[in-house]
Amino acid sequence: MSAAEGPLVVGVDTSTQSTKALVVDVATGRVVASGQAPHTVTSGAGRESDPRQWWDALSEALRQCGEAAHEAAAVSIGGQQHGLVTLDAQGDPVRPALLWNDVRSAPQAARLVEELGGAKFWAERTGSVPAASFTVTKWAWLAEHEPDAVRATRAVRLPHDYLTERLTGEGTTDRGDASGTGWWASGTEAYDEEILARVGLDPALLPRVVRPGEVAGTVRDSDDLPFSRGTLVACGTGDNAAAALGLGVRPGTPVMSLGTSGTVYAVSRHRQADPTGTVAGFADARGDWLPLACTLNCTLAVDRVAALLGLDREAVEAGHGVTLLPFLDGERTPNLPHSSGLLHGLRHDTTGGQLLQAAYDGAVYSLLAALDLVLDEDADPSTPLLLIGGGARGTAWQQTVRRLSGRPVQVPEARELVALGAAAQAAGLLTGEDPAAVARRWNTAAGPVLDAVERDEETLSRLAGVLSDAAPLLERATDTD
Ligand SMILES: Nc1ncnc2c1ncn2[C@@H]1O[C@H](COP(=O)(O)OP(=O)(O)O)[C@@H](O)[C@H]1O
Ligand SMILES: O=C(CO)[C@@H](O)[C@H](O)COP(=O)(O)O
Repeated sequence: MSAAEGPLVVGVDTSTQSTKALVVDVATGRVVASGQAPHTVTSGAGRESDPRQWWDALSEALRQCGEAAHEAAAVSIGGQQHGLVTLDAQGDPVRPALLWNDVRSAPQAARLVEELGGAKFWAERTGSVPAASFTVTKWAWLAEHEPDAVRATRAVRLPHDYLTERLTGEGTTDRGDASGTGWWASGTEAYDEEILARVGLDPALLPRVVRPGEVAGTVRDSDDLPFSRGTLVACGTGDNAAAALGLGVRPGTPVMSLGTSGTVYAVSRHRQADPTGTVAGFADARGDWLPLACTLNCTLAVDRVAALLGLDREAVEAGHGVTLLPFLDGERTPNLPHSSGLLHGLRHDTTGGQLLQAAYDGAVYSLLAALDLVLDEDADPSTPLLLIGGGARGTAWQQTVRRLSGRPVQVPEARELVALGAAAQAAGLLTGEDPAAVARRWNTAAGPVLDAVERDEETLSRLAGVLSDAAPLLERATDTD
């Protein structure tokens, strides 16, 4: 491998299932080294992870990067959104983090929306109507179920803030990730004291919101990390905002990410406020906005269906009539936190491959239903949809998105767009460039474009019909809950 042309930066993605680190050459965007280490997520009633494991995974991923990480001049961390990290006076976790896909706080979400002004109030104040994923609902859940943990908490952080703070010693966050808490007012771009008071959270426990382009700090202690003391640390951001940076997208280009979560989003110059709650009006990491819809059931749910059928994930077969709503973890879009998976239209001649295809269709349907809602009205429908995340590597995912969207689909060759976005953010600190411009210079979105095919309206309307007809069942919890 040839020597780097420019300084090196490290970009990190601390996502639900693993931490990935890339060492990137600022001059060319070439990935000089990479590393990855897994996380453990609980599988019982909730979804929790120990933040200390994220730190260990970061250390391991950086160790795999070798000497190159040690040479980095700047680092930035992107991470799974919304997770509630509670720290004690020593900076240690009071309890495991409550993750974005933990739906136990659904009753608190419904209560907060109802008691504090209704859906329109929340959408206008924070950009989003909080569902169980949002941090504010998790804090309310903790206050109700574990008041001792709340009393012991001296700092509240998001996943990416936790790791950034362990590097710098300073409690910081950014507007992108702050916008997913439910206690950040999108109109004033400040913490919302009324909402915080409502849930009994002292604003002094929250991190400082660092401005785009501002340095969050420097690496304080590199004893157990391959960074030099004084390495610049960028503010980082939520994983979807980081991927938007990593692709260098401009308004009008839709992105779909297929990972643990399914997301669909676009950059917009306009602040969003959708009172239906389908679109979350997040901020991006630059100063624009990132309207986004998110599902809880994506690659893991489809892989689970394939495993139950004893099939490879690519062993799909075309076929009509069978519908599978793969809501194995409850669902957020549509907002059905107590739902479970639902199968309809099974016949003697239905094959396993058709069932598997139905799971893909069901997973992609809600994301595509939100596609036009996240795009500005003047967006050109012939602009390719950028498909990213682990699932984007799969042919069955690519073909399902193509068939159900009717749009051209572009699959970037770069694999880790979140970590690349974080790297672009770190590079921007060094060069003074806009991180999205850095990513465009690195040509990160380059990849094959799959031509548009005719949209499969029959499947889309069948899915819409089953979803609507099954509403009472999907709103109900099962006996095992
Ligand atoms: N070649 C592939 N085809 C289809 N799915 C894949 C492939 N490789 C990885 N995946 C899926 O990608 C998922 C991980 O995606 P990733 O975006 O890394 O998740 P996250 O960021 O949520 O941790 C896994 O659940 C796996 O099912
Ligand atoms: O909750 C959301 C977005 O609102 C999720 O997209 C999380 O940010 C988790 O992301 P992955 O780990 O699936 O990438």
